[in-house]
Amino acid sequence: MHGAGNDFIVVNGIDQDLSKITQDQWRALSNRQFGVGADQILLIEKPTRSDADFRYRIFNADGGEVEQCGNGSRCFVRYVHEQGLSKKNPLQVEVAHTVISLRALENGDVEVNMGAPIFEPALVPFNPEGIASKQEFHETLYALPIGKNPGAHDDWIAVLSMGNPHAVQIVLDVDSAPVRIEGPSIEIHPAFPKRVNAGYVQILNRHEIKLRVFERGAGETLACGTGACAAVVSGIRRALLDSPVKVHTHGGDLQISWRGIVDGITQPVIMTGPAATVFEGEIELN
Ligand SMILES: N[C@H](CCC[C@H](N)C(=O)O)C(=O)O
Repeated sequence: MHGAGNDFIVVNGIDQDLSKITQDQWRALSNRQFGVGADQILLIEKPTRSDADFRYRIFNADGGEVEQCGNGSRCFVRYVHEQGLSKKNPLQVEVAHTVISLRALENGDVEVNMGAPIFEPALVPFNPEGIASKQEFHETLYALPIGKNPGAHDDWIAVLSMGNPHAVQIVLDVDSAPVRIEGPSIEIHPAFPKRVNAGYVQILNRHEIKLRVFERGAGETLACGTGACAAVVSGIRRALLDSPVKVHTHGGDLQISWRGIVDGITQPVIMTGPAATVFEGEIELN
């Protein structure tokens, strides 16, 4: 399946026990030459909490399990409905740190309540010690020492979590930004103990951006749902964007809405976008 070109292997862990699959086997399945090929693998399981219909586990192409996947969540609800695992709409789905709500829309898109962004560095996690920072409106920006970023609007990076960690920077031209050269250095920067997804944003107007993301554990993908959420939230906090925002990615467009912080409560991010099934099959894992 794919959500705006971010592609997934979606596996049914309800009717079969896949809990014994190793990190190496997930990585092998994700390999585009020797396996099936995917940016991430989405594992559907029975929920462990009473307020969820299913549990949703995510493995990056490098085999590592992660906390959240935006584009994958839209494919999740499509798969559940297509496979007849549930007719419920919306679905409540348990991910690492919370429950998210997924709704299949009449027009074929899927709307996801991605939960509230997390800004506390320790919860991202991010260690700002020894890193220069400055305040820009409601956003704290960090001068992450990763060498000069040519063509940068500025070298300052915002850090936040959508359940998974994101480092978001604004550039003048996203197509010429050093995503594949600099992205790997950001991904493994020691200030991010669990590594990080590196987002590059070009502001087109107050309701429209272009985005590229060098994803943790997968490299540059054609789209990143949580990256789109993080980019819009940071742009609104920097007073550069107004909700809703259309996010243009190489794989397609996503619509992101966020009402900010209301009465001291950080509001959830709402993401709307496509989800497509490409093919289905069976594979014997050795
Ligand atoms: N690479 C991400 C997981 C997948 C996120 C992305 N595919 C999305 O649509 O949100 C991470 O390690 O946090």
